[in-house]
Amino acid sequence: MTKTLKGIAASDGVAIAKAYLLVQPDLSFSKSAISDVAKETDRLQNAIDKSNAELQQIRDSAAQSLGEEEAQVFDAHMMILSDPEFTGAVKRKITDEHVNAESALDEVSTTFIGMFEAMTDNPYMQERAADVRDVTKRIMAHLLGVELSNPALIHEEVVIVAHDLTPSDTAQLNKKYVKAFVTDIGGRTAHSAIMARTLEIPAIVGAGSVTTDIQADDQIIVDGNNGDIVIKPSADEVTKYQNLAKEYAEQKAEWQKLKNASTETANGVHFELAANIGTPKDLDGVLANGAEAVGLYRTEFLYMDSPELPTEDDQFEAYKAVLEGMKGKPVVVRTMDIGGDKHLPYLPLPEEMNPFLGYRAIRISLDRQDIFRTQLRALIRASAFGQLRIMFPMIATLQEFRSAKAVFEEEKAKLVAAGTKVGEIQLGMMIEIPAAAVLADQFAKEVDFFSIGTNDLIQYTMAADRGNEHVSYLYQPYNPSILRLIKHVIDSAHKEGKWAGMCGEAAGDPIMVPILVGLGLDEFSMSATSILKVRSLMKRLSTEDMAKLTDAALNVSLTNEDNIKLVKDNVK
Ligand SMILES: C=C(OP(=O)(O)O)C(=O)O
Ligand SMILES: [Mg+2]
Repeated sequence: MTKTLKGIAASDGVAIAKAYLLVQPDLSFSKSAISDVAKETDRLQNAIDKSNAELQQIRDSAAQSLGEEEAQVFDAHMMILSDPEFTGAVKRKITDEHVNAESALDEVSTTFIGMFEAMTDNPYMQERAADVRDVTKRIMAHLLGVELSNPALIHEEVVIVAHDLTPSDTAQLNKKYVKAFVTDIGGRTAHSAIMARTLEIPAIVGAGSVTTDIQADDQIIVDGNNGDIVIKPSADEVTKYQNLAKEYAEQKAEWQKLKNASTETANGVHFELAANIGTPKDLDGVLANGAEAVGLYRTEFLYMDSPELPTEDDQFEAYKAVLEGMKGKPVVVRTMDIGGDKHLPYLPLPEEMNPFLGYRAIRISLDRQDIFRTQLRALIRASAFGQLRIMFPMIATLQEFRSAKAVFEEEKAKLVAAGTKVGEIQLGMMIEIPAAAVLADQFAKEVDFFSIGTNDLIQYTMAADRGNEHVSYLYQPYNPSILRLIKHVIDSAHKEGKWAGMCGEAAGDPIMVPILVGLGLDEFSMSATSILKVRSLMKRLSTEDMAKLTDAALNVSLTNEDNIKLVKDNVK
């Protein structure tokens, strides 16, 4: 029987393929006494052998589809499996204490994890805790006879169905086979949704019950343009959506004609359209979509894709690749924004009640200056290869910006003294905390530029979690309160002769773009896949008309909905 679900449309496009359920199996067990020790150790060995064979396969497959670097994490897992200290300890526990393999494995791995995590003076060993956790999960699954999902092993066209996707899950997806994804929870600005737009695959998030309503291998249709998920479609529905997919492809081909065009409004005013990227690999999409700059390089993915802290040289190579790839066009690199929903397996962070209000981004960088200085040095060295702009995430106070800038100046001075070639670097900040937006006039005297991060600015201003579908009604980009903050930021920058950009998802939103044109935003940075659509929209706008519309949006409208209607009525 066909069933249709509705979710939040998170990335455009239409896909039809069979479902791949990416769900965590139940790995619970009970402790029991055993009498046949030989049989139990055999059972353990069998699970270890199976895990080993599976890891070898995953490793080969990951190396082929994702690259050697991504595959290395699985080498670390295999090393643990062949480490007699670890597996020997589990066997000894079974033999000495006559307990079942599951509980012996659990107790030994808990001890090892605790031991590694306690090695605070040796980050390399600390990082091994995450590996032990992963390997234990795999052996446990084989002991219990349940299957772990292994997205790196997918070799046919699928739609991923998950409760939620973490940024690192998303990083493992191979676009060649993964045609779309749908999740139970999440909002349009969750990082998995942003990643889907970068990968140019349709996605629907916050659909409520996909993991229960969809079975593995069910055929499903994902319409990322309007949020519809059709489970087990009829032949007629398949034809209908195939036609929609064709129409969408034709629309894209039309936009593609604007690839080398300048971004100009109907009355000839130019705006800069930039792209957001997560890795140097995303540059292909940036160039294919005719971006005029990179407006946000989220460097945390460099840290998340690596089994340990990336070295200065590794980082230098990545930054240089992006700067060279952009051939002298501006590249805004944001320093590491870890914390919130972005974790590093090798950098254990404290458990927090409110991680989005906690230890994250610049707060970590200023505290862990070893990590911060390494990143800044890599960036400063790379500045010789293009037009680099550095910005700091989650700045709340002037003191934070000044401290970050001071660390930057120190590292730059050291490199210059050592004879390193350094290019001209602009230093800016994200405006994503209301306190900084309100004081933008003060900040504007000290920065070279602002980039407004609406994803966080909206969630903090409205006190509504950006990824929580239960409060998504409060996530209101066009609420006059948000628009007034944005106006103040842009006006403050201009008063001091600085430029203001936006790299939150609102910068590529067809309702927001006319308002931002009216407010005089200088740079719009968005998923590369939105660029040509926005270029086409801007051609139809006049800055004078949009300034009038924006005046009404700020001063007459009372609600988010008023402003949606205002734009829809005035922009055709
Ligand atoms: C661009 C932003 O940063 P991120 O989405 O990475 O938090 C933002 O908050 O708008
Ligand atoms: Mg942010």
